[in-house]
Amino acid sequence: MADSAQAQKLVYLVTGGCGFLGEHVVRMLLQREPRLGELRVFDLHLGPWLEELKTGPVRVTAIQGDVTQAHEVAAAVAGAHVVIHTAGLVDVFGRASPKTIHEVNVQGTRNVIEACVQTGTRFLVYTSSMEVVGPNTKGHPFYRGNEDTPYEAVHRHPYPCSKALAEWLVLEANGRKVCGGLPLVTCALRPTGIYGEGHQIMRDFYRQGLRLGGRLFRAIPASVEHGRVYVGNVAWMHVLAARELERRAARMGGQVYFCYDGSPYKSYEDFNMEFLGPCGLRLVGTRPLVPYWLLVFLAALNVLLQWLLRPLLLYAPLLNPYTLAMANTTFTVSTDKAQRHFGYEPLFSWEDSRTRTILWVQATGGSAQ
Ligand SMILES: NC(=O)C1=CN([C@@H]2O[C@H](COP(=O)(O)OP(=O)(O)OC[C@H]3O[C@@H](n4cnc5c(N)ncnc54)[C@H](O)[C@@H]3O)[C@@H](O)[C@H]2O)C=CC1
Ligand SMILES: C[C@@H](CO)CCC[C@@H](C)[C@H]1CC[C@H]2[C@@H]3[C@H](O)CC4=CC(=O)CC[C@]4(C)[C@H]3CC[C@]12C
Repeated sequence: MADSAQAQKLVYLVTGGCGFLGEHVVRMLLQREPRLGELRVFDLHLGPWLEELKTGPVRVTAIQGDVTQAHEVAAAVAGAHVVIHTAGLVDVFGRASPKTIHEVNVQGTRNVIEACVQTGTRFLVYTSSMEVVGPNTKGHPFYRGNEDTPYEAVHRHPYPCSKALAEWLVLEANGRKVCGGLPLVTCALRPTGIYGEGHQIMRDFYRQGLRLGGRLFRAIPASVEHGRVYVGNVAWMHVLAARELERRAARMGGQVYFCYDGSPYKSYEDFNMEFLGPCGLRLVGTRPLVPYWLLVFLAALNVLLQWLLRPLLLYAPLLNPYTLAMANTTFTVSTDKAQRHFGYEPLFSWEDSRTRTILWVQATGGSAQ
């Protein structure tokens, strides 16, 4: 990526490129990265939609692979200029074992870093998560916080633990000499709860509402605020960070950035209703309809049932002590660090983000897609 090669075409690798966020990153790169020469999409499960991208002007290479396999990662990274590492096991419901979560999120990230070092790839953008900060096990609110806000980040759950460790590995790797002697430049982006086209949990809530006769029942006080972020803006921030890492290496290298946009702060349920309301659902109750102690009891019961049923089937409902604590703790971000460091501005307004998400829920929410 030297000055003399303004017109040089670059090879990008997106790990997890067929996931919810990954697909948006892939499409955003194709639309908004003029220097893109080849796009490698690496995922455990390749999506059929990749085929349609192969007919465009940029070479799109689909690579079926596993980030826990170092040799597969090294082969995919070799010759890439930039890696956007979004692959991860997102599980807060007890579907996967803590060991598997650690292997994918931590060892997978270690493999990506080592592959960059071995093959001479210099630019690495890592998709971290707000969860590396909190909410913590004590349920302390994080109110309009930024990257420098002091907060007691204490985790026990395997998912945030793995994301925190992986993020640390990525930041620590900044400055390491890669093959050829130049330094690796890394940064980590921390999305809050992402929403938008392809968001499975949103679709699950929609289907649950349809089953309940067009109603959802309030379980969490409206005063508990969450900061959410539109997937298109998260993708855009990745593309911009990847593009600017070389030019602004001294400023951006080793830094973390929350992913933010203009989405309003609301409770998890009220925010979902911004989309599910126009799709015909209603949130019943201005206050939680069941007492909190009952939710705590049901969440604990779900853990017991999950354990008892494990030999027979995978019982992994949305409600467990961890997700209840998440939903019931204020976590909102207010920052302009990405704007200051690399000129990020949200690409999609709140109105656009909302409309796009509503159209997607309407189009696919009731279908098996
Ligand atoms: N969904 C959310 O609200 C948030 C997600 N994140 C992070 O964003 C990233 C993407 O998350 P989502 O798109 O929501 O999840 P997702 O599950 O839709 O996408 C993850 C992708 O990684 C792939 N993957 C999983 N294990 C793999 C392996 N061993 N080797 C290769 N590929 C593998 C999956 O096949 C999937 O396509 C993750 O790193 C997650 O931790 C961060 C903050 C919020
Ligand atoms: C108690 C229920 C009553 O309706 C509501 C349960 C909602 C939960 C399933 C979600 C509440 C908060 C969500 C998490 C949050 O948005 C942050 C996240 C960041 C990530 O990196 C991955 C996803 C998630 C953990 C997200 C998962 C779903 C919730 C716990």
